[in-house]
Amino acid sequence: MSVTVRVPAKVNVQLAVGAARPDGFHDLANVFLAVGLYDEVTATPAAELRITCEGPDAGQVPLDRTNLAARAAIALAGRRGIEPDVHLHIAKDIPVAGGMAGGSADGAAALLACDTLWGTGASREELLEICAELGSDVPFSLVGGAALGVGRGERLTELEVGGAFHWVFAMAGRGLSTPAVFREFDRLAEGRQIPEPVASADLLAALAKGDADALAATVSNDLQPAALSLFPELADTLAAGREAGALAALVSGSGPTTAFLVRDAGAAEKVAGALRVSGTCGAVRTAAGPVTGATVL
Ligand SMILES: C[C@](O)(CO)[C@H](O)COP(=O)(O)OP(=O)(O)OC[C@H]1O[C@@H](n2ccc(N)nc2=O)[C@H](O)[C@@H]1O
Ligand SMILES: Nc1ncnc2c1ncn2[C@@H]1O[C@H](COP(=O)(O)OP(=O)(O)OP(=O)(O)O)[C@@H](O)[C@H]1O
Repeated sequence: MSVTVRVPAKVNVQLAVGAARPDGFHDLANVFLAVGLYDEVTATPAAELRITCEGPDAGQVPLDRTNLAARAAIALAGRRGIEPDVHLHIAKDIPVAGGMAGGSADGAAALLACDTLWGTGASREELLEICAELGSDVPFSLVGGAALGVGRGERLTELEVGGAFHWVFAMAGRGLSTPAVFREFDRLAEGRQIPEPVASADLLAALAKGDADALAATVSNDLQPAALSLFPELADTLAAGREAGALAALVSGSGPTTAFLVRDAGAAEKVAGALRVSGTCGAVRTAAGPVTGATVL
């Protein structure tokens, strides 16, 4: 018997970042939108914990116990006093180290798959608690849809969304490390007073209305200057998408994937085509959101 869980990527439509906390993390006002690019994690009983991965970026995914899917299985098994004897196979379509919560998605998916396979009957609250231990983005990968994350981004309030938003995502030739981008944010912030991060009321209203123009006018990412500082070529990708008619262009989370908000599926194909021939990026994908979070198939 096997259990397969499908789990989406995310884009941050607002990422407001506060000053570094004593524990090294940053308080955030993090508005997440789950978009239709998916990984699938299949859990099958096995003699011992084993991770395998397939997909275009599979070579960059660790197959040891540092993999977030493995850590999720170990965390759940540890709470029940059982051995995490499971084979977790990851069919990976979310870019690795792209700022789209790929590893976080696999952690949430593996947790749900193991809970189902082992019949551990964890409550939603317990699953969310384990997710928060695994990483700041992991709870949102479980929940999906749209949500405001505060604290490290792990304390979620689900948000109403009035319609589908269409996106184009441009992958970069290399990854960016999330801690390195936060460190660069701190370096650029030296000597400046960093305001408390707050969600934009106009942005939440745009989401609730399903109004792409209003959302385009309000999207923001405080990590973008840091990502551009570490990866200056991303400015060319952003410019190429804007020139092709994107309503808004921004770095997704800690980058280096760039995200382009467009009016509809037709505009997505047009902007994607222009980005593909621009020579400023790697693979280009289109996806819409919100979509549901981790789901047992
Ligand atoms: C950039 C985002 O993807 C936006 O959604 C997240 O804030 C990052 O979430 P994540 O990858 O799940 O991050 P975690 O695994 O929790 O933390 C990785 C590292 O990112 C930095 N980090 C992360 C979240 C946060 N609120 N403040 C931070 O400073 C810390 O250096 C931390 O050691
Ligand atoms: N299941 C996994 N899939 C991909 N990377 C993983 C996984 N588990 C651990 N990692 C490690 O995490 C690093 C970050 O990869 P990931 O794809 O999660 O980045 P990301 O999408 O930028 O994350 P986020 O948006 O949550 O900051 C990788 O370089 C890899 O070493």
